[in-house]
Amino acid sequence: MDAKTFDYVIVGGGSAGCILADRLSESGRFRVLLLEAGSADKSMWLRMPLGFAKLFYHPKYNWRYQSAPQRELAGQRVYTPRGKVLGGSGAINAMIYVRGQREDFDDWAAQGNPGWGWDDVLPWFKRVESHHAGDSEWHSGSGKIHITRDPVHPICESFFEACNALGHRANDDFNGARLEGYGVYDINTRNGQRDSSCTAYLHPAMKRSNLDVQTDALVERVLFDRNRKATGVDVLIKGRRQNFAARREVILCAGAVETPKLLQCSGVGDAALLARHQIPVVHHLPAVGQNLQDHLCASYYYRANRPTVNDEVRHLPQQARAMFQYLFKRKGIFATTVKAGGFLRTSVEEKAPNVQLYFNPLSYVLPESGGMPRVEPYSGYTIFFAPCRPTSRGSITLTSADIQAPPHIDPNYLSTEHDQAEAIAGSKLVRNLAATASLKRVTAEEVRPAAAVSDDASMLQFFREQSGSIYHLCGSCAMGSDTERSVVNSQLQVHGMTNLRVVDASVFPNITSGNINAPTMMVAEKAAHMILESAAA
Ligand SMILES: Cc1cc2nc3c(=O)[nH]c(=O)nc-3n(C[C@H](O)[C@H](O)[C@H](O)COP(=O)(O)OP(=O)(O)OC[C@H]3O[C@@H](n4cnc5c(N)ncnc54)[C@H](O)[C@@H]3O)c2cc1C
Repeated sequence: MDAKTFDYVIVGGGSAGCILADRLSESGRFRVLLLEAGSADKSMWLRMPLGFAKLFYHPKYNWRYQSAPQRELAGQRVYTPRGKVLGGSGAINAMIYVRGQREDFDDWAAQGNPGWGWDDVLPWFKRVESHHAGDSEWHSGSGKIHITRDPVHPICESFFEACNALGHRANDDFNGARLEGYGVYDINTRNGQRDSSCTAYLHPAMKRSNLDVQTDALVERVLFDRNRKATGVDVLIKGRRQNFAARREVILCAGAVETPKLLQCSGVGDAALLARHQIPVVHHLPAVGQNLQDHLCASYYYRANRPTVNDEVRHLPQQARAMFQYLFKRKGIFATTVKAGGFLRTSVEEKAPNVQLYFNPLSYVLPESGGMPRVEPYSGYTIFFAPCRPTSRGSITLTSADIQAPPHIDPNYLSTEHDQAEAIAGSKLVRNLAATASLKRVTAEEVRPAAAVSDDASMLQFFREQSGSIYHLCGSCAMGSDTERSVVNSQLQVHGMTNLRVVDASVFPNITSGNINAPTMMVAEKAAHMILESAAA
């Protein structure tokens, strides 16, 4: 095999790509190339948990996309951060680790995807994690990514009491027997540092001589032979075009925004769309870029009558002290992320929890123009909520045959009556929590939206104007058996093509009920197994 030929070429070194690079190179039998458009993960902000705030608009590590104007969100564009670095979005995310609920995956299986029901995927979730509780029916203590749970700020207890007062149940493990309830989130950190698929899988694997990792390598297109077999890729490495051949497979792990765009730029997508951009059609596959989904979320801001984390970080000397504490003990506010929350039903008619809550003992604003978050100048906390299973569906489409042009991202947020009703129901739930004796006891006032929101209409209007993405884009190359409505089969092979798979969040047929990094990594573990099985056949 020459220096430019590999068994597997993996495009995108994000949450999924790093796992594949490790697993496919593990046996030493295969030569593996990982191509990542972003750079190496050298900054300390990528390791420090609170560094995610610094990375939110970081020009070097973040693609910093904007959605198309959203009709149902008062015409606003929605900021859409995506990781552009080894580790991908998993290197810049907020580290909340949630698998989702049984029904999410059983619905995947029901959509023509045998092998993806909850009982099928549980072993692959376990394979990802080294869980703080060790081995059990639900967990593994010997996987690669450390899953931890830290103590919460005392004011979180008032939130728990509020949930209890409304009749909700406590849940001491969202990743255990059930998702429903209130409690403390698991996070993927190790010794006070981010533990991602990059740090836990890729870094140790990079010592292997059969794994090549190229950063600053933007894949422009997948190359095919006449029989629609993927044979390699064209890549711009530091601006110079090169190509690499794949003897076995090209595996796309560029994420829910870039994978569909790359397929389209390579001639796989809706024929009419490709024709508009003078791209020769390799295969008409209309579902490429369709079925895009995301979680929208809105925040309620409160002034507390006692100290919150705001008081620990508002002033420079406090920040310096906190940094010192982090650097020497890996503890304190810089080792933190949102920790308390829950998955609740907004009414007894709901069959499953339909709203995810986050309780943050810190209130801050992310300036729209970029830069660091601005901590509010009072003792504050926020409650924010996101409907779990929105039914709005959007799309990703290329805007040019040039891979460097940003795609048209149209999540089509809040476009169904179901989603609008849940925006109102979620707001009512937050208000009901705030009205309990336990939260009232620690609260001076609601700062925002306060009197501006009083009934269903103003709740919906508030959500239209103030909600934003919680960055869980997925579904844009969905798995399924119907070639009109899906892009990959249950083996994650692109319909109608040979030697080409998609392995990232774009294959989700439907969004899961919580944060989606854990399910994305589960998909990668399961896919690696499938790929190695087909290599052995
Ligand atoms: C700010 C933020 C906060 C989040 N918080 C959480 C959270 O707390 N918990 C949670 O569960 N989820 C969270 N998420 C979501 C989660 O991190 C992502 O859904 C997940 O990482 C997606 O993984 P992926 O492998 O599909 O794509 P990514 O991890 O995004 O990886 C795609 C990679 O491909 C590279 N790439 C793209 N195009 C090309 C190309 N043409 N050539 C070469 N390389 C390319 C990209 O640079 C990137 O590194 C968050 C996301 C963001 C952005």
